[in-house]
Amino acid sequence: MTFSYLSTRGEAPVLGFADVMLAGLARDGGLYVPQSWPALDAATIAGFAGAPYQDVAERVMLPYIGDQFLKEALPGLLAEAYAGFSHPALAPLVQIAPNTFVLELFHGPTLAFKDVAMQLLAKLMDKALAERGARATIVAATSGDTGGAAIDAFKNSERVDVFVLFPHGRVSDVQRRQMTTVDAPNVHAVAVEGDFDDCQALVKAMFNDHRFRDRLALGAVNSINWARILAQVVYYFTAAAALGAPHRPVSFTVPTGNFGDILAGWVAKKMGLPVERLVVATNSNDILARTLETGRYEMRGVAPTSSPSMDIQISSNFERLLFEAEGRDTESLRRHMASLAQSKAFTLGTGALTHIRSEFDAGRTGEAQVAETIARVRREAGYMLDPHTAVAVSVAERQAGDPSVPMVVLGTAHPAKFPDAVEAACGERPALPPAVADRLSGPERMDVVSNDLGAIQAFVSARARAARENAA
Ligand SMILES: Cc1ncc(COP(=O)(O)O)c(C=O)c1O
Ligand SMILES: N[C@@H](CCOP(=O)(O)O)C(=O)O
Repeated sequence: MTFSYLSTRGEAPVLGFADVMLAGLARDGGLYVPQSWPALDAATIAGFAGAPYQDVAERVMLPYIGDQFLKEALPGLLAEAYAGFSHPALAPLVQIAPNTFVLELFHGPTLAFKDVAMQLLAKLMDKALAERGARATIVAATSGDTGGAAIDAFKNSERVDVFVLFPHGRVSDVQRRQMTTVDAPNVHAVAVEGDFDDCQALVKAMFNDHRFRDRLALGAVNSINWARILAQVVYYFTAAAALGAPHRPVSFTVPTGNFGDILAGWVAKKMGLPVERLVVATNSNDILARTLETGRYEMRGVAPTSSPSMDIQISSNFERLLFEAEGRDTESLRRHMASLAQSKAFTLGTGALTHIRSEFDAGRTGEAQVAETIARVRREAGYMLDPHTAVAVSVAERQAGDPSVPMVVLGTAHPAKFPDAVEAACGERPALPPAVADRLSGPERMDVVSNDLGAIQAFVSARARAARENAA
């Protein structure tokens, strides 16, 4: 192991990449972060323009991977992971207004940006488990997109059982069917009587029950897993290089919920990418926008919106940013997290807030603005936005910045995942690509479980035991 990772809470073992990937959440409840931020020089970044996506991914990811067997396997795993994407560029840029671009991240099998990291993570995890002769039980929380992406990516894995917890009745029909129509014995869609934050809290509680965690060899595929973030750093480089980086700075606006995708942009900047501005775009569930305004991270309840995947309060990855903004002070981080658990809020120190404000801007968009943006962009640019991307386009339009700097909005989902909201906004119903529609036509299979840790643990234990007995 030549490159190591430490927990934001400072009380878990320091690990290498493969162990961090298999651990998911650190044993002290924190998130793993790299020991340092490897830099790429200007010539390397310039060379990314027009290069195959897989080559850029290899160059960006390798410095973070100390395990020799994974270093050697990476090029082959990248080729396998991205073979099924429907666009040759994988993550193409489309111009929708002067100097404004959508980075389309939805050309994978489940039509959301999650596929980009998840397809690769499945290959990396299977490789690391095979190397150890081990199996894992993945528990994941989803507000709609991570679940389908995880189920698709792991459905053929012989070493992994996947349990996806989603908020019952709060995901779109397409999102639900992507989780419930996959006929594979190792994947389990679990509808929880609660919201996404409940699902995420249940996942973290399962990890923090060390006996349960060890007995089932729990693994994570949410963005608490560092490997997810790392794989998402790559497309910031491909997009910026295509627009002239490193000789020209580029800004990004990111539809944000769990803070994973935008954190990946911040990592790219730490690695030397000339990122002018990173803009956090939220829907009316605006805890992050409020935090940047007031310095207080305060939970207030979640309202369902037309961008359900962003209906989130506890943005897991904000902890990684806070760790850096507070000078890697693990004690202070633990105090903030204890305050969040006890009183649903914490207040940032002045230094940390100033630091975060110097790196990020933020804005929120209401439902009417989302619909107006979808309709107007369709009319004026002939381009159909999904509601999540529309949140970000609307926020980007209101940013005052240097107009000569290109603004890239991350296009995180295909509009056909949210046909009702898109049709209501612009009068046209987006169609699913036929291959995707075919996959969703089978019978649905899911279990409804109450929002109760004991009930969920009993369910996961029983199903995982049965799967292991079958596999033996
Ligand atoms: C379509 C879509 N857009 C945006 C987001 C927000 O991304 P993040 O949670 O990484 O902030 C999500 C969920 O993660 C999503 O599914
Ligand atoms: N919006 C996400 C929520 C989970 O985010 P993750 O990036 O931490 O997996 C979803 O669609 O499930």
